[in-house]
Amino acid sequence: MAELLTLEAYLDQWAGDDAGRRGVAKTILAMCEAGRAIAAIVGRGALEGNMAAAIGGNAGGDTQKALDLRTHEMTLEALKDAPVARVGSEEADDVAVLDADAPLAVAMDPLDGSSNIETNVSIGTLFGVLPNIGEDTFLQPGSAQLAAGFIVYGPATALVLTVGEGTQIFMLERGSDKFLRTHADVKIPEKTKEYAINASNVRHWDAATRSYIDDCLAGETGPRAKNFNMRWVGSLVADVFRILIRGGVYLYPGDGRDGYGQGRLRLVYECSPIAFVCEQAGGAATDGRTRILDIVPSKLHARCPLVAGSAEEVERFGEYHAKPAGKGASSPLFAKRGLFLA
Ligand SMILES: O=P(O)(O)OC[C@H]1O[C@](O)(COP(=O)(O)O)[C@@H](O)[C@@H]1O
Ligand SMILES: [Mg+2]
Ligand SMILES: [Mg+2]
Repeated sequence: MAELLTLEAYLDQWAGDDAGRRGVAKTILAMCEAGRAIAAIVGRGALEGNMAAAIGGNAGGDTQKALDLRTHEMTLEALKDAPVARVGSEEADDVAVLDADAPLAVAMDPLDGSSNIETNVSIGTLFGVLPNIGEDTFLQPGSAQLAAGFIVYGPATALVLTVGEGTQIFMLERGSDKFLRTHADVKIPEKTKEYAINASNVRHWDAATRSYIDDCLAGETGPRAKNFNMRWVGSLVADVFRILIRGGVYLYPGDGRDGYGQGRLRLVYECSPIAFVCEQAGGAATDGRTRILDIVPSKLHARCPLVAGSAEEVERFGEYHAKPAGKGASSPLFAKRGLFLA
């Protein structure tokens, strides 16, 4: 195999002599330094003790597990060596101020997929790098992100990264502990026959979501005229990694459960980094009505519905919302006949 580009070399080429870019590069490298250490811990599984032990609750009302807090502390510590003023984390109610005059800020979900910790299923770390504009830093829309990405701790530890010039994938090489680029300028296939949604929530979905999924389920004799497959890992990072490689669409819509009107995911440190990565890979991301990167967060921990992945499918989901009574692209025949609506 030809020699693969290291993460350091990729960032060096991108940043050149530009001081602003060098700061962003340093921040990404700090996140990856933490990622390497987290990968080592995750790779030991239960040998590390009970990483899934419940130890409290976070601002979003989720149970906080031991690994949630440990990864929060590890990433925060690593970022102290970067030009980062503020860190907004899923695992801290308030923004952490490191050096108020530094030019950058990091929004992060230090441990994504917490419900999978003890099950030996892929989990990860998400981050977005923003300009530091003071107290309103995390109220900037995702389009203000200078870089974003995520690390997946799976069979391989993988880094997905965008600095606004395409989306790159690096794998952590065991032994050398280097991130090496394996996928340059990855492109999400525009069309797909695969979707990812937690279908146990079907009774809580709105008409548009039901209608969209019904039409997928109807298969080749339905309005979509093709048979769909379904995959749901339950870790956003792992589901989106699959989508980057072979296409598909990830959906976490708002639903009727208490506290789920805006879905489950957080806009600033989950939806926005995913949206930046997907768009840079030729895909798209919406809340059903608005492009994710255009949404102005109301607060650091605001939730937001997310539909992301193959561009054509994301657009189609939006059409179901735009049409009256959520009938979307279904013919009247199929809209009435959905499997879930029996
Ligand atoms: O358990 P559910 O409702 O299917 O939700 C799963 C989703 O929630 C998340 O775990 C939320 O992220 P956290 O684990 O960081 O809270 C996503 O990774 C995942 O896609
Ligand atoms: Mg998460
Ligand atoms: Mg998390």
